[in-house]
Amino acid sequence: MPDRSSPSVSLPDDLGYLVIEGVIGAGKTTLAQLLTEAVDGRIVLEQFKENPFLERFYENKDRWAFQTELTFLASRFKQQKDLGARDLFHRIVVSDYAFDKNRIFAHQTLSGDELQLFETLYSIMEPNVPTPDLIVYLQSSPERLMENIRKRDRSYERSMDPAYIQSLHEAYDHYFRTYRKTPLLIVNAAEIDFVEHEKDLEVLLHHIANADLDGTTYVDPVVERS
Ligand SMILES: Nc1ncnc2c1ncn2[C@@H]1O[C@H](COP(=O)(O)OP(=O)(O)OP(=O)(O)O)[C@@H](O)[C@H]1O
Repeated sequence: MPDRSSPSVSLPDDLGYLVIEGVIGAGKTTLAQLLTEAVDGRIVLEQFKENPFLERFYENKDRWAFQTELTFLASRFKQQKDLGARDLFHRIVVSDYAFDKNRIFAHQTLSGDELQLFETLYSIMEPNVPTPDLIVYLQSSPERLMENIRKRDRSYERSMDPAYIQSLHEAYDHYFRTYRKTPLLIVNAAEIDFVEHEKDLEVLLHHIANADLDGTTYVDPVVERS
C-alpha cells in the first residue's frame, strides 16, 4: 500500500461517489485502495468471500450459477442501499464494483427462466441503488488478466478457464462501449501497474480530477507516462 509520499488530489464537489470496474483480476481493489488514500475517502469493497456458492460455482458453473448470481445480487443490493443512506453525502466514497456488474456476469452464466427471474429482480433493485458520479473502467487484456489471476493464486481460481475470462472481457468491453448512464473513464490497463509506477496513478488522478462529467474519456497511462 502507498507510503506517506503517495500522491493526493482534491476532486470537484460533484465527484462524491467513484466506482472502479473491470474483469476479474483487472486490479480494481488495489486501485480503489490507492484512490481512497489519495482523496482521503471511504472505501466500499465487494464482499465476494462471503458468497458461500462461489467455490462450488467454479467447480460446476451450470449447476451453481443461479445461486451464485442471486447471492451476489442480494448482498450487493444491501450494501449499496446502506451506502446511499449513510455515507454518500459526507465523504468521497470509492468502490471496487458497480451494481451493473451483476448483470454483466449473469448474462454470461445464466439463461432461460433463470436469467428472466434475475432480470426481474435486477430491474426492481436497480433504481434503488445510488448512481456513481464516475466509473473508471480498467480495460485489460485476457492475457494480462490470466497472469494476474495466476499470480494472486486464490484457491478456487486456480483452474480458471481462459475462455471464461475471454468471454467476460468481451462482455465488459461491449457493455462499456455502449455505456451512457454516467461519466466514464476507460483506462488502458493492459500494461500498467499502479503500485510499481506511481506515475500511472498520477496520470489517472489527473484525469479523474479533470474528468469530462458528460461523457466517455479514454486514458492511456503508458503513452502519458513517457
Ligand atoms: N456476479 C458474479 N458471478 C460469478 N462470479 C462472480 C461474480 N462477481 C464476482 N465473482 C467472482 O468473485 C471473485 C472476485 O471477483 P472480482 O472481479 O469482483 O474481484 P477481483 O478478482 O478481486 O478483482 P480485482 O483483481 O480487479 O480487484 C472472482 O473469482 C469472480 O469470478
